[in-house]
Amino acid sequence: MTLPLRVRRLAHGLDLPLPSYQSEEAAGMDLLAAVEAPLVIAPGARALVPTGIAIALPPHTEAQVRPRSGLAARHGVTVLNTPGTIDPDYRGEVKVILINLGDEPFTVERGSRIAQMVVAPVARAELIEVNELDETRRGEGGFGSTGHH
Ligand SMILES: O=c1ccn([C@H]2C[C@H](O)[C@@H](COP(=O)(O)OP(=O)(O)OP(=O)(O)O)O2)c(=O)[nH]1
Ligand SMILES: [Mg+2]
Repeated sequence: MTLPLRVRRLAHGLDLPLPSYQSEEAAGMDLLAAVEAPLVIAPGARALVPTGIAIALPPHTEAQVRPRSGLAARHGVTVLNTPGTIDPDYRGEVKVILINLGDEPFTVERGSRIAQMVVAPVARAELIEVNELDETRRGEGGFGSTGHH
């Protein structure tokens, strides 16, 4: 499924390429850092990183901001609020909250690929309050309830 996604390059990102899928069937498009200058994230620190774009998602969709496994495995850098949620009615700049869980400072260069964005359909729920829920075989079992003898 391919959806049209309107994107606006913001003033501080006009010279950067748009995010793009890096392989034929990539699920996420890589987001670029629109930092004006290299940004150093100290071990244990976090940063709100601009991407230089704003988007208008179609109704009933969201965009999830997810970490890149390469940054996580090599540098311990991940997305703090993963998966970040971009609402379809949000028109502000897409930003990425990176956290450095590694033991070395991590430098975010302008135009570097810091995270990926996955567009997904979303169901909204209408709450119907009831006194009893229908019974199931699982019932209230959870948190490792299966697999015991
Ligand atoms: O990683 C993220 C997460 C969110 N947002 C933007 C888009 C989203 O639509 C908006 C609000 O996000 P969220 O609902 O997660 O944050 P909140 O703390 O609940 O803020 P708000 O009260 O504005 O909803 O912030 C980003 O740019 N990046
Ligand atoms: Mg919110």
